[in-house]
Amino acid sequence: MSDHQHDHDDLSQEVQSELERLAECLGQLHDPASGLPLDDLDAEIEVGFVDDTVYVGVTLGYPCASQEADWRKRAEDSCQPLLKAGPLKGCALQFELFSHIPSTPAPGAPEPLAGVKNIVAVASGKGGVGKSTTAVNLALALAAEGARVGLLDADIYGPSLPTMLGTEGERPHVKEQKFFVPVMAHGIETISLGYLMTEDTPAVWRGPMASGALNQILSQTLWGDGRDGLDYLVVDMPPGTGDIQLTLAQKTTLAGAVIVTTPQDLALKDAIKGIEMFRKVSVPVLGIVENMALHTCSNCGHSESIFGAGGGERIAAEYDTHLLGELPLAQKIRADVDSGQPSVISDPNGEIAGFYCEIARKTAAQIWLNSGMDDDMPEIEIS
Ligand SMILES: Nc1ncnc2c1ncn2[C@@H]1O[C@H](COP(=O)(O)OP(=O)(O)OP(=O)(O)O)[C@@H](O)[C@H]1O
Repeated sequence: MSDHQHDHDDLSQEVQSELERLAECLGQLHDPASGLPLDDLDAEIEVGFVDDTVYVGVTLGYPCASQEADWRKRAEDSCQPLLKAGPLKGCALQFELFSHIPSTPAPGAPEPLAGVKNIVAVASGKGGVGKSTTAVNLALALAAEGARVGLLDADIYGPSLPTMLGTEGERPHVKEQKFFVPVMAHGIETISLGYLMTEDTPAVWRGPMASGALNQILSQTLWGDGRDGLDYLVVDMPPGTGDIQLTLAQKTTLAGAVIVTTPQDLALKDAIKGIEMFRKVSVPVLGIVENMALHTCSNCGHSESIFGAGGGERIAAEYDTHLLGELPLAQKIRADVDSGQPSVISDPNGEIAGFYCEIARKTAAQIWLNSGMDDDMPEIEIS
């Protein structure tokens, strides 16, 4: 072996071990959506080196398109000392963020819906707390972060999605005389009983009979048709914790539930009932969204907790779940859904859209964490 070749081998080994140190630094980066370092997550860190450029790819298990610049900055900061001295001195860094969204494993559970990786229920213990508004914006925020998303309006008492999405009067196409093809709205696939009801639909249809229609919709909708399926199907549940809700939670293989509440005492007590209902049927509670938490005066900008503060956080801690986010009581949130242009669409870079996107990332990160729990299980081979 010539001296020159020997030097070269030494250098590449040095580079190799420096790249390993760099990967270790990256592993300590904090993932804001789960609150954990990458090392504690099922994240993938890839490091490559070509022509004095270090290539770094980080793959997370939830959609996070809006966060790429933030991750790049933090990755650069953490790698900087290794690019300033030593064998990688002067090298450039190229960073890319990817997401690979896993399906919820459901051992022993009924068959998940065809074409759907994860089903997320948005529920509330009582009516009128903003469950539908949250479900619509959450679905759109997941899509804005890069996921393929569907939204099912299961609120049989008052399907409000067509109004909130601006799809009133639309009818889903029927394929092969059997399957409903979802109605597209702002880039997501949607199905609502509202699409099947007319002004003449009798009131009785909206109660027990609607629940039969819902079962049919659940089993006969072609989600993700013609593409690669859906990453998430968000289900706007009927309000309350009665039999219909329980059956729905048991019938569908849920990745988890998001509980929407307001800070009023009564709503919080109802939120606890919601948490307990899902736990009873072994559905993970992904967290709580506290809606109408703060009121910001449109004149002076002063913020006040008119319904009391900190309730969502208290319940989250007490019931060992997460506070996914708090939303202000804002006239804009109401006006946007009333006009069929939810805030995530009407003002995608605004503060309110930012709140919903953060809630979406945290919700999806919890689903990812839960799916990783299966890693500890022994692999069972059935032959
Ligand atoms: N953060 C908010 N700020 C202001 N208005 C809101 C907010 N969230 C929801 N609203 C408004 O409150 C009303 C009730 O909201 P929504 O229909 O989403 O509640 P819900 O819990 O789904 O009700 P239901 O039980 O009737 O299905 C709507 O008019 C909506 O626009």
